[in-house]
Amino acid sequence: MDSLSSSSLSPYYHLIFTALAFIASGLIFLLTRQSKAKKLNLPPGPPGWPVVGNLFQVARSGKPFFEYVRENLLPKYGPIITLKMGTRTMIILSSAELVQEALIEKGQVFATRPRENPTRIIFSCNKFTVNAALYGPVWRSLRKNMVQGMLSSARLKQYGTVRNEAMDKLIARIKSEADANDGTVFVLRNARFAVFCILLTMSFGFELDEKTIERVDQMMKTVLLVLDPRLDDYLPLLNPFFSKQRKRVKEVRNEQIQTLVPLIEKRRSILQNPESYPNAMPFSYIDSLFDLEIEGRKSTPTYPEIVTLVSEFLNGGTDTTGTAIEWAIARLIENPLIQTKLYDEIKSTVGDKAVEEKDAEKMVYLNAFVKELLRKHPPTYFSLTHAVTEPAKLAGYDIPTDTNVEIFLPGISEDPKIWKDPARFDPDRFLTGGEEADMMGTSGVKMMPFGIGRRICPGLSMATVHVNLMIARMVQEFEWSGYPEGSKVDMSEKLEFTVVMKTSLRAKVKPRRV
Ligand code: HEM
Repeated sequence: MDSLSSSSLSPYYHLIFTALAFIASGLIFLLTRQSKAKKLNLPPGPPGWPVVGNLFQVARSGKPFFEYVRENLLPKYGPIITLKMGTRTMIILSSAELVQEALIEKGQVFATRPRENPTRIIFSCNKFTVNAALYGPVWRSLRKNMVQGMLSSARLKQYGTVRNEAMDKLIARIKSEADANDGTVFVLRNARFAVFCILLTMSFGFELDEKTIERVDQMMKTVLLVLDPRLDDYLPLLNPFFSKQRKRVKEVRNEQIQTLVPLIEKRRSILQNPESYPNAMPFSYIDSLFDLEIEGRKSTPTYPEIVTLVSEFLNGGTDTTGTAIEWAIARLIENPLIQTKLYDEIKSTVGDKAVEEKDAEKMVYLNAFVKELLRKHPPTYFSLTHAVTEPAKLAGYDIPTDTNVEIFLPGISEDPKIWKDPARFDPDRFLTGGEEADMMGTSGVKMMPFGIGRRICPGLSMATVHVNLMIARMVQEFEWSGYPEGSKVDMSEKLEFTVVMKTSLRAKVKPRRV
């Protein structure tokens, strides 16, 4: 999810701020007070700033953006607020009613994306990705291609063996890491690696060796780092101070192209000469890109465009899924009773054979656990940034075009008006507790870890399969407990690309079958 709002304003900026903040904030103050925003009926912001809060206040708080919003803004100003982030205006929504009005009732108007910063323009090939494309025919074609080419249930089914093999490898990796480390393992990196392997095979249609996987993974992490928002994205007048960073962006983009093009070429040669590589899959995401249709016409994307589209596929599902698994194991360690219930369900459903996806689908407790997991720990706290296609109204307020519309997901999934005891982690709320939630938002908005409406995550079904299957296999094979033994799990959060655990979860595992 490469959203502007899903990255933190890292403490690194503090140094620059001490030198530039006063000039910048003075300028912003003058600009925002006189801006046309004043004439508009915009939602409220912090006191002293009649219409808006600003970038300076967020940075000065020293908090990650999501924490500032949750702790400083929402309790004071309610579910719709405006921030002036330098030259950008940001409107944050955090209630089910507002999101229902924006993404469902006025879905078409709120379905586009905002202007991108120059770094994102480079990496998205000028908005040539599903997530960044403006609402319109190009977006429709790219999205249709991703769904039909790779994410439809028929396509997904054909990758079942790849998923099962990845699960076997995950279990073997955990075993060997535990053997070498006194029974302990780091959860996030193992889960991330497993899902990344699946997505790589789906992207290229052949299995990559471990060294190449590590290299691609490293490169993708570097890309995410340079995509982190910079001060000059909000205050372009500071541009001259960031020439080194701009040079770095170009270097990383080249590195990304050089790493992925050989894999794209290998797939092309497999397609031309299938018998040379009998183990290759009959189709892959790349194949659909060689044969892309835009607005009903055949188009031949360039290599940089293919690199961009395949990177989107890899990025979309890796950290999001890995993060969900890390929080899942943390919750199981914290609640041994839940872990026992889950294990009992697995045992009674499959006996001694390894859990498969069709088994996981039938497990009601597992499904309730995953739903509760995504309610309490949506991997990204903000949905991707939306924008309006034309000036619009929301709850009576004006929403101008070229404004970033952000949706703060925990505002909804932890709303006490919607949920009983929302802070409590309790899968039974969906079983005996009589609560219900529909993640697609069809029967009302109560939680939306995948977004809702026209821009809902196209990877939802696959991601749910990955999360369910991985948790089921990890619990079937191991009993999970805290490390050091008897210690409480530190549930504090940290914003990386997703909201991960502040102290990366290291857990003790005991194989259940020897
Ligand atoms: C647990 C895993 C995942 C979570 C929590 C998640 C969450 C999200 C969210 C919140 C959005 C933004 C929706 C909006 O703009 O309103 C999104 C969009 C998107 N996701 Fe996911 N996602 C996950 C997995 C995946 C996977 C596996 C893929 C593909 C391989 C994927 C591809 C995308 C794409 C392409 C978009 C942009 C859709 C558009 O703009 O039309 N995601 N996802």
